[in-house]
Amino acid sequence: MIRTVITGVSGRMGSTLLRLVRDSKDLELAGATSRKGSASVGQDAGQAARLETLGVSVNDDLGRVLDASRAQVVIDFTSAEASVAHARQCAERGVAMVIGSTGFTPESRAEVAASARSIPVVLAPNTSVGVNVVIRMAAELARVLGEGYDVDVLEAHHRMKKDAPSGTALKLAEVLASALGRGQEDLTFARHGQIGARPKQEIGVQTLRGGDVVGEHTVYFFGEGERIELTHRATSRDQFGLGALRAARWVTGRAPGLYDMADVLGFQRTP
Ligand SMILES: NC(=O)C1=CN([C@@H]2O[C@H](COP(=O)(O)OP(=O)(O)OC[C@H]3O[C@@H](n4cnc5c(N)ncnc54)[C@H](OP(=O)(O)O)[C@@H]3O)[C@@H](O)[C@H]2O)C=CC1
Ligand SMILES: O=C(O)C1=N[C@H](C(=O)O)C[C@H](O)C1
Repeated sequence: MIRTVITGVSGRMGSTLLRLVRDSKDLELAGATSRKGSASVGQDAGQAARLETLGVSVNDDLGRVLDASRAQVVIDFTSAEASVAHARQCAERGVAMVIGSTGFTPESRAEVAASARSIPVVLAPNTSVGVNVVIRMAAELARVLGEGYDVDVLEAHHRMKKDAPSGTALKLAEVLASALGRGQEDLTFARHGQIGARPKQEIGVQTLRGGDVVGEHTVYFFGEGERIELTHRATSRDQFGLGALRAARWVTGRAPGLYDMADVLGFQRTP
């Protein structure tokens, strides 16, 4: 059994992960954390995640949990800021990680990369296998279609999501830019006012927020006389969670390094 710690257990993803670990045959719950000051600290993790009692209490200090639990892997879907701190604590103790948090700046991503010099870390803005297949297909479509198409990415998420655009939309935009030989400077995150004709190189990234949308991403290739749309719609968080468990099995015992879902799934990296 792989001894697994889940952070942020009362969150939307934390509670999903807790249920999936409870139901898995090869991962066991070794510890659970919540943010300092959260009402769930000290509660049973199952109660914090609106499940039955699981016999593991929620702590607000990941370092202590790791010291006490002989954990092998931490699955962390909290926030970019919290994940940077968690990665440091895991690196100090040699514990592998799967990070699903989004909203990283180049600087905070570099901090995770620094921790990944001493432990293996899978950092993935989307752990659903389906989405990662779509990312791969988007890159392939961009390469085959080439310059004759205007490319935009549209994402929609629930009203509570804190970051925009989604980490997945950013990943899609980066992959598309790389496939088309373009750079960060070609990404456009909003259009408003007298914007004039669309620059040929532009890749637009647009955001919708509302209701309980779990997560939707569409890549548009607008051509002359045709349009290709590549869409992924998540209708449950379980696919994110199941992909994260798959990443946890894969990363446990690996050599230190910063990995992504392409590595877990055996795809060639893009970009
Ligand atoms: N990679 C993927 O496939 C997916 C990624 N995500 C990403 O995962 C993250 C979480 O999403 P979601 O579950 O919807 O968000 P939630 O806000 O529902 O959950 C986040 C949880 O983390 C807790 N938390 C914050 N800081 C800490 C800390 N230092 N230690 C322990 N717990 C902490 C929060 O506590 P409190 O509420 O008290 O602040 C909250 O319970 C987001 O960045 C989101 O974009 C989401 C879905 C899929
Ligand atoms: O916050 C969410 O909910 C999600 N976040 C991820 C992202 O930012 O890409 C992945 C998923 O679509 C759900």
